[in-house]
Amino acid sequence: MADIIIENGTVLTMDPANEHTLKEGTVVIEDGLIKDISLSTNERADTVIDASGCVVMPGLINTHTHAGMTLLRGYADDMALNQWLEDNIWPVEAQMSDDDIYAGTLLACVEMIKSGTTSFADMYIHVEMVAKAVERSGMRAALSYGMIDFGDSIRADRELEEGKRFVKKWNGSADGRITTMYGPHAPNTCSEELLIRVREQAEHDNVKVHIHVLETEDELNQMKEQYGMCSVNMLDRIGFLDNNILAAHCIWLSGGDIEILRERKVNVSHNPVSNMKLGSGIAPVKELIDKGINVSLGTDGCASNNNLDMFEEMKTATLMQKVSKLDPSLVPADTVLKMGTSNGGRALGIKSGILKKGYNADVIIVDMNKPHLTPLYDPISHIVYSARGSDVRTTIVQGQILMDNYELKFLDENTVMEDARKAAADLIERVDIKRE
Ligand SMILES: C[C@H]1O[C@@H](n2cnc3c(O)ncnc32)[C@H](O)[C@@H]1O
Ligand SMILES: [Zn+2]
Repeated sequence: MADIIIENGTVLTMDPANEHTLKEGTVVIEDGLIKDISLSTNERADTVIDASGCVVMPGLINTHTHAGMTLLRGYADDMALNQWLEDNIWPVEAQMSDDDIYAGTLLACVEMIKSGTTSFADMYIHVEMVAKAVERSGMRAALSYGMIDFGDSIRADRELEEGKRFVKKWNGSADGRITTMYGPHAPNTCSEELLIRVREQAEHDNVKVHIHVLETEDELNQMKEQYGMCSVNMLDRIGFLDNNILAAHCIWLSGGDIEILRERKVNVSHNPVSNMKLGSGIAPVKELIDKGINVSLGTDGCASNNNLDMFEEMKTATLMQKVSKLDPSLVPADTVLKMGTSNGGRALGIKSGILKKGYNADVIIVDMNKPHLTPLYDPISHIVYSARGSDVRTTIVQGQILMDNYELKFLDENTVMEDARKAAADLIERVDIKRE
């Protein structure tokens, strides 16, 4: 007896080895995994979901965010990264408590579950509380503690210890839903020594590394001044780059940098909305994809986006490339859908993002019976160009239904919102008192 059967839906498997679209397909789920994908089944299950008129697809995978930053949604807009971080975000983060991070991360999980994201890669502070919130939410996540030393060796020791403690305690926890990574913040906020130690430690612990790379022209200039070379060259010189690296943003890349990322098989997380909002620039996504580099998608945090809707991210990713080169054929819908699903699974080293026997049962059901999704010629076109996160009807992670027919099963959305509102108000009051 299976746990869940989803029947009568249009199934987008995203499996490169198989047909991408199965009309009126059936997905069988057992013990947290996909047991079968077919046109019909003789299996019986405890729960049978009729997905008529819906698209059944892998849950979306957000490969770069800072979930706790939901508390800072709308707090500081319309400025560039450095001013945004240094004058606005970091002073508030310095006042954040464990409870704030828990409330903010839980709010992020509610937002993600409701908009069809089943896994995310996070880099943040008070990271134990991030893990506790993820554990409670039922989501899957690759979590890292964001380390910064600004060249201070005592601070570097402390930061690395914190990162190590977190990896040791949480890797593989929550029935395997939580994996961990090391999270050195960026090449211009971490010393070369810290980056080298992180790389060695990550290899020792067999975990991946999540880092911001060449997000701004300021970073490029700073690195050239400090090291006489750009971030990618510096990271390559110290032997940092390989296929266990998840590099977020990667906007200010030269042709040579792209070649290095290809050679080293680095995974790139593209964050188009945040990149536009902070005025950081346009990443060379077409060039990266043409080189065969694994490019996935991330929202970045809620203070630079200002939401966690991966449907919006997919649409923005393709539109941004088209307009930047005045070529509408660039990064077509099926490519961007892979970026939001299977490429994300590959980047995080998890068997998610594809509906295939033996893969994690991380599945979403998107309701196509909506005016803005009518008529329906091509489900992939609608998922990328017309659908929104709010069209997701059902979200399943590791075979557990987290949202059924638009209703969250394990979290009370109103309580989560109220807790977040209160945490945000108290936090900003503390910040204001400190500033006076
Ligand atoms: C983990 C730290 O990273 C900070 N952060 C959030 N968004 C960005 C971004 O786009 N670039 C660089 N750093 C970012 C976050 O506030 C934490 O301090
Ligand atoms: Zn970021």
